[in-house]
Amino acid sequence: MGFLRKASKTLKQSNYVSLLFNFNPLSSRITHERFSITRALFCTQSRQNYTKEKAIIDLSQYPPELVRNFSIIAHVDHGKSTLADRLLELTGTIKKGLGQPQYLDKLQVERERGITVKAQTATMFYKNIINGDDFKDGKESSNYLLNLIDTPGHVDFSYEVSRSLAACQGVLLVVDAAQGVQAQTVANFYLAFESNLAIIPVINKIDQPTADPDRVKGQLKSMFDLDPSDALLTSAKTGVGLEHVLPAVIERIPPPPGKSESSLRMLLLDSYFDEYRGVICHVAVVDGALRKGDKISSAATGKSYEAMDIGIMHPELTPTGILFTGQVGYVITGMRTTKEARIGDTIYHTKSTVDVEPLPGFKAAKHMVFSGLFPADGSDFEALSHAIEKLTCNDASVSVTKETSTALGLGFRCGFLGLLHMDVFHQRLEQEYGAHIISTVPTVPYIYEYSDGSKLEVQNPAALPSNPKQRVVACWEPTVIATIVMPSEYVGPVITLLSERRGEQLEYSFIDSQRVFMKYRLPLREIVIDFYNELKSITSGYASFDYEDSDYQPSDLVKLDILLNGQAVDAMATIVHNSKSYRVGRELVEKLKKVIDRQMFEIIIQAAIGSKIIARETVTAMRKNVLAKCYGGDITRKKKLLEKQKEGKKRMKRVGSVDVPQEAFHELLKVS
Ligand SMILES: Nc1nc2c(ncn2[C@@H]2O[C@H](COP(=O)(O)OP(=O)(O)OP(=O)(O)O)[C@@H](O)[C@H]2O)c(=O)[nH]1
Repeated sequence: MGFLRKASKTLKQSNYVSLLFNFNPLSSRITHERFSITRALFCTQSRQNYTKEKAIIDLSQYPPELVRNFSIIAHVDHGKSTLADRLLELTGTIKKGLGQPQYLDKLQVERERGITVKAQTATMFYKNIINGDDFKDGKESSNYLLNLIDTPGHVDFSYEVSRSLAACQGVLLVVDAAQGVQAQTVANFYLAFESNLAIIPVINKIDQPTADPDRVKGQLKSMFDLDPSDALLTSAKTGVGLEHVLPAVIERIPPPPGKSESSLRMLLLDSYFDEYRGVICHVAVVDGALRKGDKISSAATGKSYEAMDIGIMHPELTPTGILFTGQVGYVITGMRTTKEARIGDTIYHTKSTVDVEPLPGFKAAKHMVFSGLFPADGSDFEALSHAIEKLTCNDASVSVTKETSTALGLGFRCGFLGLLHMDVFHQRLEQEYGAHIISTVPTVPYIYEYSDGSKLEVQNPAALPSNPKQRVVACWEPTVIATIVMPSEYVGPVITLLSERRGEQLEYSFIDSQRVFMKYRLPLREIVIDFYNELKSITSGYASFDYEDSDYQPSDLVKLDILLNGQAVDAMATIVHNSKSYRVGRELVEKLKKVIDRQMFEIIIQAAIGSKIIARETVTAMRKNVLAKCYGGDITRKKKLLEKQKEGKKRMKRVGSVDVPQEAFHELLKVS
């Protein structure tokens, strides 16, 4: 949660006004320079021609040695965004209290779930006052430009984290003083460690009654070999210890290493679409400088653009007209869609006289789950198509292809980074675009090899013939390496759960006397459906879990069809491991029996593998219609009942002759 989440939403508003009225020179160690910036802004504002005004912040005062780029990483809810807000307040970038969640105009989905979904950048100006004095030992304290990147904590969005780290030289590794090291602390530590970043441990929430900073220091030492004396103790809530954070950033994180005199090389970190300004690219200038009006080219697409507007996120879009080596900011180039802005791309000057070597870039985002999305009402297809197009403009990590289902009509097959990502996407479609959707059981991408030697990635079970055994010679399923951290008393039930889910233990160790750390290889399919809830429930919520994708492994897979009155429903087909097919088939038909209402005729629900029926349930026929309840001739009552029936019908999908309620598709999500 925090101010940074709001930034991308409010791009269309000028930040000048908010800067003006939120500025309080007494509230923090704000630099003289920023004060003059604000004064200049005031003059600009009063002349009411700020749109024509030249860039005001002079970034040339910040050579790389006065720049620090850092990220805040942590397990979910350990307080990253709250800490980010406090640092923005401390530097006068936002007014105290502005970062309070209730004030913010954030995405509804983030507010409701209390999670960060998108990494956000903010530039702060900070005067590193030496021991409270502007001068010490004849040395004047310096003004620094600090770029802070707040990252999401949930595993689905770890791609955002690794991308953010590419623009940083260091991180604040935030750990909750009561909860200690958790699964995502481990995952995020290794992301930073493998990228050779400086790591500053921050033990946060020390105000909590159950806080035990010494125990957490011990964990940091035993797990990561971090020196306990390096840990900063903070409470982002009460403000205790925050004064040590930015001085530590300046002292312990190295400046960006780029070469000012070299040709421009700029890393494209992220992009999003703004209705008024088009595509806004977040960039890190690695070498050289970028000026407004420069002609620039993309190494990935070869296309050229003009840098029409350049600036920093301070904390919203603030034009500066230039970005120098080591600085992080935004550029608007007139790109029409975010598809042109390839994340990880290298941007250079079109007329560069030397051959610019592209930067390493990033691994492409990997889609872990796929699911079909259909309009609840078939006539809403165009509206859904429009909503998906708009939403994917700001979430390029979703893949979309058209799909046709016999049962559900025209729709889309979408690929997501994980189940939470999928849920967030659905929720945003419904909340921001009013779309009513039916989604099919999420599936993972399997690989099938056919007798003719061809290999195919199968993202949709319906795409497989009902009896694939005839042609399939082998299949593989994706696996993940899962990290689980939990109190030692839960080890037994967790190991049982993991072996039921076909897991293979790779590592088992103690973090301290009470907490255990385990690594398992698991088939991705086994964690996609209801794994996390079950893990939480058997550990009373004390286990934390993270995973990274790993290799494919050979697997014995079968396609499980669901038949209603003898007709296979393509949108209900699923791929399961052979060893579980009978149990899953039985559970599916039982669930469907509970949610499919009795109709005027008998409904037979069957699960089948090829032509073999493995489970069956019957919904008996109903003898009366709704009006039969209506004795006498009360016309208003009759109308009411018919209306009610009509409403109910809207939430139904007709599959053959059977009306299937939307819940039926949701229920299928819960069978693993
Ligand atoms: N007691 C206490 N609560 C805190 C402190 N810092 C943050 N919190 C609370 O912890 C909860 C999670 O804080 P966030 O800042 O949203 O955590 P986060 O790590 O950004 O969460 P994600 O973005 O979902 O990963 C919120 O309710 C905060 O108010 C602290 O120092 N003390």
